[in-house]
Amino acid sequence: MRKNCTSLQEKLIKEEAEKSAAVESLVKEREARLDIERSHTTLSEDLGRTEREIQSANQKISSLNEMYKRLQEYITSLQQYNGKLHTELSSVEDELKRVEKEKATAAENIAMLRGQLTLSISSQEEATKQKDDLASEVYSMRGELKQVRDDRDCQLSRAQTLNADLMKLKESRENSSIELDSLTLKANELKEKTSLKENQIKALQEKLAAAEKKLQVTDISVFETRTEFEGQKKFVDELQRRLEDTEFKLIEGERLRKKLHNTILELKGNIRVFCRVRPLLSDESRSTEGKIFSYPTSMEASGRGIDLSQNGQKHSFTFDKVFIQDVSQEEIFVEVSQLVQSALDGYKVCIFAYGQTGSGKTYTMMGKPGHPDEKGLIPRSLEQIFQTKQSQQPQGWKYEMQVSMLEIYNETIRDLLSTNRSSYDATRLENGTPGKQYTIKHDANGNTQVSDLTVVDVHSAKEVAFLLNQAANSRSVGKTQMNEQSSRSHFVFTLRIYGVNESTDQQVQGVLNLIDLAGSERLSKSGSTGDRLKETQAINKSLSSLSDVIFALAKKEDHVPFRNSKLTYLLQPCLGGDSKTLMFVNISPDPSSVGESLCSLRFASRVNACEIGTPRRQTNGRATDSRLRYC
Ligand SMILES: Nc1ncnc2c1ncn2[C@@H]1O[C@H](COP(=O)(O)OP(=O)(O)OP(=O)(O)O)[C@@H](O)[C@H]1O
Repeated sequence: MRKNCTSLQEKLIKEEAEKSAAVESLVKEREARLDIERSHTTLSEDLGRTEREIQSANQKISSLNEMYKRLQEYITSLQQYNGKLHTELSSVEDELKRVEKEKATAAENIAMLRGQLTLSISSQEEATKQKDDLASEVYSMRGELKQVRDDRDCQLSRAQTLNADLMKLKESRENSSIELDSLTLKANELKEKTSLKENQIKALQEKLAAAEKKLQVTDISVFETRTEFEGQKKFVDELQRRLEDTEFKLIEGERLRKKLHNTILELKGNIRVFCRVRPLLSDESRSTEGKIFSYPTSMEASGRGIDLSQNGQKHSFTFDKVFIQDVSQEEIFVEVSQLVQSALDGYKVCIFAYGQTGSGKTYTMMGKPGHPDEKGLIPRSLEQIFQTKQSQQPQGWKYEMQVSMLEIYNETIRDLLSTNRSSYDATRLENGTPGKQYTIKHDANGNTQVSDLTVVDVHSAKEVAFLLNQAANSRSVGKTQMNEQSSRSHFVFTLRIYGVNESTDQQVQGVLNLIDLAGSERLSKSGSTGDRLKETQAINKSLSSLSDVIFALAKKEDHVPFRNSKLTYLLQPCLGGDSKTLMFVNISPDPSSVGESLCSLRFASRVNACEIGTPRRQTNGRATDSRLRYC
């Protein structure tokens, strides 16, 4: 609006300027007319012309007057217009003021409206929130409504069930009322009984009071007895402790006695002899008169003596140990375990079983096949050796072990671990030509070598068990009248042990020889013919050579005929050297074998008396060829 007013004002100013310019020009024109009149006067000559000019000038003036009039009118109209404009301007200004006022009012109104708007926005938010709340309330109420409806349905069905129950209860109430009547009758009866019982209880309570009094008196006497008992118990405990002490000392004493006994024997250099009498077999005579053995019970001979009765004559023998029929394989091994152990300590150990055929040599050395509980001395020794090998590892001991197994059959050495033995030797024997020739040699240290014999490195008892099985299958075994499975050869198992202790730099070299000799037998009794006869003769010859050697040793003769048989030559270091030697003399309890038993016991007695020198521990360095050595 103000802008319009300003432009109007400018327009008016411009028009006024134009008017004043027109006025000025009119003034000038009048002056010019005056000039012309003056010149009219002065210029009379040119009057005619001038008159014309005047006429024209008059004409012009009249036109100018007209123009002036028009201008005057125009100016008047302009002035009117100007006044009108002034009026309009003032009215515009009034309008402007009014508008300003209105604007201020409007601004106030806007501020007010803004406040109202803010208020209404917040109230709108509030309303939205309320709406949301209401919506969620409605939602939950709907859920509740549904729940209520479900409950109602449930209640309805329950009401129906309850109604049904109610009906049943009504029925049972009727029944119960009948029962109640009968129960009331019973209750009355019980009341009567109760009063009776109450009377009884009273009587019992009186008795109880009397008993309690008695109990108090008894308590006092029990306390006294208990005190006395505790005193006695302490005394018994003390006695028990002393008894245990004494028993321990006794066991220790027994152990010491055994140790000293062993030491004495070792110092004496004797071959130790254990006698084992096997139980009667199922097919042997069990008659009482057949009992040919008895065992002395005197302190001196207990466990060491055996008496044999033949034709009313008693023959007494004493050995290092006598095992009667029911002694188990385990108990036997307990007695030899220390000896086996000493092979690991660097000793030469030799254990051999001697006895007539069927007396239990193979059972003692190998055990009963397929009966682990009855395994013999050889498998048990190997288990112990490998266990000890393991347990000595933490102390720095490392052992290498080698096994070889041979048999002496008909004075011929046969390698039981040779892989091609069966075909090779069998063919030769069938052809009547000798098999592979193995030669026995002893060196200055008493070590024995058998040339070309198979030696196997072993690392576990299992490996050895496998080899033993292999050897058992290769062994010469046959059926005789005396034994279903008779060993027809001498079996020699050798375990060579080389031990070194890295922390102490100690070295030991031990040998364990375990020998199952072929059984002695009388030709008349065995009834052998053909090959069996030849075998029996060879067996008896080598055993008789063994007997000759023992005789010579016992008599301390200068010449001992070790070379008379392969067996005695092989056993030379065990019988005449520095080894720890133990002989089992196996005896059959069968009365029909009494003659052979007597021979065996006599032979064993002589063996027991043989001195073979002090056992020597081999602790020197490893021999150049440590393989293939015996005793
Ligand atoms: N202590 C024992 N307990 C139970 N049975 C035994 C005992 N000793 C031996 N036998 C049994 O007696 C029989 C003969 O034993 P074994 O074969 O060991 O005798 P052997 O002396 O080796 O005979 P051979 O010299 O003929 O080979 C076997 O059936 C064996 O099982």
